[in-house]
Amino acid sequence: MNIYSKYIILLIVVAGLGFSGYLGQRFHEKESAAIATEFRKDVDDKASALEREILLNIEVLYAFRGLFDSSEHVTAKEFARIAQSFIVRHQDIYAIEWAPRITHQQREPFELTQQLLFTDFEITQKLASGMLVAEQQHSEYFPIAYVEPVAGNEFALGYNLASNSTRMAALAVSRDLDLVVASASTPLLGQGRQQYGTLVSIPVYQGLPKNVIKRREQIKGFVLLVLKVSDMFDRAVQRTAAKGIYFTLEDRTLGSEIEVLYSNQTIPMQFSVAQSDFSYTKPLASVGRRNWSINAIPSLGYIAERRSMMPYLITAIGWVFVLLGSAYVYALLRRTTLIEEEVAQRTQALEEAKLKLEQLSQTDALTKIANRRFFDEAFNHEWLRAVRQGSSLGLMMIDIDHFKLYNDTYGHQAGDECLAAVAQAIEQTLNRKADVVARYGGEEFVVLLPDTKDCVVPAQRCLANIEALAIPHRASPTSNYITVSIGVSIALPKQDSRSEAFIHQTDIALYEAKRSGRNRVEIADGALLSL
Ligand SMILES: Nc1nc2c(ncn2[C@@H]2O[C@H](COP(=O)(O)OP(=O)(O)OP(=O)(O)O)[C@@H](O)[C@H]2O)c(=O)[nH]1
Repeated sequence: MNIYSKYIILLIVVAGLGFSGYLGQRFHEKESAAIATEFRKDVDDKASALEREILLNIEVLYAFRGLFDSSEHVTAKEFARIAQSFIVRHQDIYAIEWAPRITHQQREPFELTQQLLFTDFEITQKLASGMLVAEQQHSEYFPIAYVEPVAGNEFALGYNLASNSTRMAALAVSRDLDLVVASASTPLLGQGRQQYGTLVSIPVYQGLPKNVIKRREQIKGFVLLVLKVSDMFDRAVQRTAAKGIYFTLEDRTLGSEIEVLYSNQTIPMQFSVAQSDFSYTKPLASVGRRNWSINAIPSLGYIAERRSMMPYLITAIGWVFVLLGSAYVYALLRRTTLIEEEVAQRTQALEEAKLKLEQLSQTDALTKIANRRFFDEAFNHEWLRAVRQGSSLGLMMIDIDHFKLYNDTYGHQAGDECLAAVAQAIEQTLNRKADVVARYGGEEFVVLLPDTKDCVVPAQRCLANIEALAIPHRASPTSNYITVSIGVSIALPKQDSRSEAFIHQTDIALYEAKRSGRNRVEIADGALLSL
C-alpha cells in the first residue's frame, strides 16, 4: 500500500469522525432549541398565571373604589366586613387599607372620631429610627383610617402616608393620573418566611374630576392593598404544570437597579453553562407602573428529562461505521498490496528460474562451461556475423589424449574431475570475452574465436596450460601427464560458404594431430580458408 492510500484513508477517517461529531452536535443543538422553546413556553405560562393573579387582586381595589364612590361615608364596620370577605377569597392580600385625605382643619375632629373606634388613634409619622410619633402640622394628611385585618396592623393606624416622601410621590402620581400605582416592595414583618409586600393604591375622588387640578382638589383618599408577593407568585406558579424551573421575580422599575422580590431557590445556586444557556427573562405586563419580570433557569433535571441519547447515538454509530468502513477498506487495500507483492515476488522468482533454466540448458553440468547446444547457436550466430562483416573466424577442437586409458586406470569419477579441470584450463587460457569455450562431446572441447586470424598461438597456450596442470596419466603412451591434441582452422566466410565444411576441416586437423603423435597443434590445410 503506498503512502497516498494511507493518507487518503486517514483523511476519510478524520473527515468521517468529524462529520459524525458534527451531525451529533447539530442534533444536540436542535434538541437544545426544542428544549429552549418548551422552556420559554413554560415560563410564559407561569408569567401569564402571575399576571392573572395580580389582575384579580387589582380588581379588589376597583371594587373598593366602587364602594367609596357609591357611598358618601363608608363606616369602619362596612369596610371591615367587605375587606374580610375579600381577604378570605384573595389569599395573597396581606392587608386592605383606607387612607382618606384629611386637611389640617379636619385633623382634630378626624382624630376624635377615630378614637371612638381605636382609643389611641392619632396621625403619626415614622422617624428614621422607625419609631412612630405624632405627625407635625401639614396642610393635608393621608392617614390610614381603616385597616383590615387590624390584628398585627395596629401600628399602621393613623400613619400618615404623606409623611414618607417616596410613598407620597407614588401616591401623587396615582392621584394626578387616576392610576393604580404599586410601591417598591418591602419585606413584610411577622411572616413565617421571607415575604415581600407591595403596596398597590387606587385614588378615590369626589365625583368625576377631568384633569389634574380637579383631581388634586377632589381627591377623597386612597384604597391600598398590601400584596404578599411570594404567596402570589407561588400560587401562580403552582397552577401551571412544569416543574424543575428556578424562578426569580425581579423589579426592574429603576432600570439598572434590579430588586429581587422573590426566588424559589431555597439556597443561592451556582448554575452550569448548560443551564445558563437556557436562561430566560419574561417581562410582565406593567403592575401599577412597576416593571416586574420573571427570570427563569431550568434545573438540570428539567433539561435531562427532555434530552435524548440520539446525539450521542448518532455520533457513536457514525464513528463505528467510519472506523469499520475504513478498517475494511484498509484491509482490502492491504490485501491487494500483499497480492501485488506476492505476484511481483513470484514473477521475479519465475524470471530467475527461467534465467537459471536457460543457463542450465546452455551449460554443461560436469565442466560448468557452455554445452554443445550453446556452442551450435553461438557458432551459427558468429558465422553469420562474420559473413556480414567480412571478418575471420577461428576454431579449435581439443581432444584429451588416451582418455579411455585414463578412465580405465583411475576410474570414471577421476575421469570426470579431469574433464572439469581441463575445461577450466582451456577457459582460462582465452583472453577475449567474445571467445566461446564449449564441451563438444565426451572428452572433446571446442573453442570459437570470432574475428581471429591466428589460432595457433592460443592453441599452443592451451596445450601448455593443460600440460601444466600435471594431471598424472601413467598409462598414457604419450606422456606421464594428461595431454591434449588440438586441431585449428581459420575461415573467412562468404555468403555461399558452408559452416559444416569449416567444422569438418577443423576435425580433420584434430585427427591429423592425433595421428601424428598427439600432444600437439595441427593446422587445417590452407590456414585462411574461403569455404
Ligand atoms: N569419465 C568420463 N569419461 C568420458 C566421458 N565422456 C567420454 N568419456 C570417455 O572418453 C573416452 C574416449 O575414448 P576414445 O574415443 O577411444 O579416445 P581416447 O581413449 O581418448 O584415445 P584418443 O582420443 O585416440 O587419444 C571413452 O572411454 C569415453 O567413455 C565423461 O563424461 N566422463
